[in-house]
Amino acid sequence: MIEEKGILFILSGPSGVGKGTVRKELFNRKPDLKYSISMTTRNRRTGETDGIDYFYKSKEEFEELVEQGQLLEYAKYVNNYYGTPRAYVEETLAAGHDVFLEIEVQGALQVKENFPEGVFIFLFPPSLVELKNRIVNRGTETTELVLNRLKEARKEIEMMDAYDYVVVNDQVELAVSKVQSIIQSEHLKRERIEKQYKKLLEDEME
Ligand SMILES: Nc1ncnc2c1ncn2[C@@H]1O[C@H](COP(=O)(O)OP(=O)(O)OP(=O)(O)O)[C@@H](O)[C@H]1O
Ligand SMILES: Nc1nc2c(ncn2[C@@H]2O[C@H](COP(=O)(O)O)[C@@H](O)[C@H]2O)c(=O)[nH]1
Repeated sequence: MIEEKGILFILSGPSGVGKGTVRKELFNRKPDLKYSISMTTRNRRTGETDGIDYFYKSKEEFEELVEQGQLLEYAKYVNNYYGTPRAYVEETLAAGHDVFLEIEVQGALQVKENFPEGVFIFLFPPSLVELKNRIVNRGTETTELVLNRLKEARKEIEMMDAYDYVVVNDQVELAVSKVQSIIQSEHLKRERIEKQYKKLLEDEME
């Protein structure tokens, strides 16, 4: 019998493309999804809360978590560490819930190695000019950091082929509906496989 595990969904894409915006609207529509709150060494932005937006750690604390194997993946992104707590993801999936990660590309590729059965979605900007406008208008980064993030963005976009799905975030509502359809169709796909597997076992028993 196949275990009734949840599905791991990974949303990534360049900084400023709208991952957080899409994820928040998706969770309004699908509150049954579980969001994995990441660890980071970056400074807290105005309006962010420890334990809701991130678990904020010092560099030393983060490196200890890495050493103890407590992170499912981690990456150094523009001079800060970001990582996914392993226990939360594994326990929540085992309890039968879908888990949603919102992470950058180096981390997503690590998850792919350990969890190839995960569903990898790349959020793509309508254009690089629009991407720049979104990061700049968000007003959270200095000019230097905006440029560093845009430099990363170009490398990240080159890795897009490693993903199962690409969704353009032109209008938020539309992008969210597309992600929602992906979630639904992945469930249907897995239910179908499970049915076929059960039938195979029954046929063998006869
Ligand atoms: N479809 C959209 N059209 C216009 N603006 C958008 C759209 N999606 C998001 N934005 C805006 O773009 C900015 C960046 O969005 P958001 O913070 O969600 O991006 P992100 O990918 O999560 O960024 P980061 O990776 O840096 O955390 C925000 O100001 C948000 O309101
Ligand atoms: N590899 C990981 N990347 C993560 C994680 N949590 C967030 N992120 C990504 O980092 C960048 C920068 O985030 P910001 O909050 O400073 O704008 C962005 O692409 C996030 O999606 C994680 O656990 N692992």
